[in-house]
Amino acid sequence: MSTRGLLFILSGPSGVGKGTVRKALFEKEGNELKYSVSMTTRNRRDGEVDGVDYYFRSREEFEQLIEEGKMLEHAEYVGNYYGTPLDYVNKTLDEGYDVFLEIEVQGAMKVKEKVPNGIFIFLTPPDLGELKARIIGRGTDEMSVIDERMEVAKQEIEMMSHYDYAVVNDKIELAVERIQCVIESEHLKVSNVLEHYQEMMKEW
Ligand SMILES: Nc1nc2c(ncn2[C@@H]2O[C@H](COP(=O)(O)OP(=O)(O)O)[C@@H](O)[C@H]2O)c(=O)[nH]1
Ligand SMILES: Nc1ncnc2c1ncn2[C@@H]1O[C@H](COP(=O)(O)OP(=O)(O)O)[C@@H](O)[C@H]1O
Repeated sequence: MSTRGLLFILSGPSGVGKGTVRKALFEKEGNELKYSVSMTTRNRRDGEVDGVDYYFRSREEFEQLIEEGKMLEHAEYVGNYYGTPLDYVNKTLDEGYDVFLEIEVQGAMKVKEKVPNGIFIFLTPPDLGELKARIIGRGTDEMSVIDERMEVAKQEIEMMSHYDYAVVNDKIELAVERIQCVIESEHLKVSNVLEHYQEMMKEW
């Protein structure tokens, strides 16, 4: 049996907790999801590891990969490129594993054009004041960048209507549980279950 895996896309405004929730999800036991490590041109932060947190590349290298069609999507965000390497996603889905992307909203909308049957999950803050507090609390941005991120965040929240699920990130553990529910229910959908049986019936 090797039915193609499902593609899950977690997105939402910067600072809402996408990275935090994704890491908590992947720390859970018995998780068969595969995380697609993104590529970026931004500077590596202390404690980040190349190939684990991101593939850190120069602008030239990144642009070369875009030109060669090696990115599923990419976006320019606060002056840096971020993108999803295509080969890993295709290979892993073909092997029958679910793949999980954690990307910002512009990139998610590009994935939606290319992979309409992807499952799009929008992570929302409990409210905008809490979103700003989280960005400030993270302590990685200058005040001018924080204002820019808040402006982008308001536009991004309006994009929620293009998503399949909205998950509020009030408490990390609750957000993780909600995402796990989404994953489980997607696997119970008749369209996904039927595909599995159709594969099996070919072999009988
Ligand atoms: N389009 C796109 N966005 C990404 C990708 N990887 C990460 N991002 C998003 O880029 C934004 C900036 O990421 P980063 O610099 O790590 O900052 P942080 O997530 O706000 O700490 C976040 O919203 C990430 O979710 C990717 O492969 N493609
Ligand atoms: N549920 C939560 N409650 C309180 N703080 C949170 C929660 N989720 C994330 N945070 C904090 O908010 C900040 C932004 O989280 P991060 O994962 O970097 O966001 P994103 O990846 O969406 O930009 C971090 O300091 C993180 O510890």
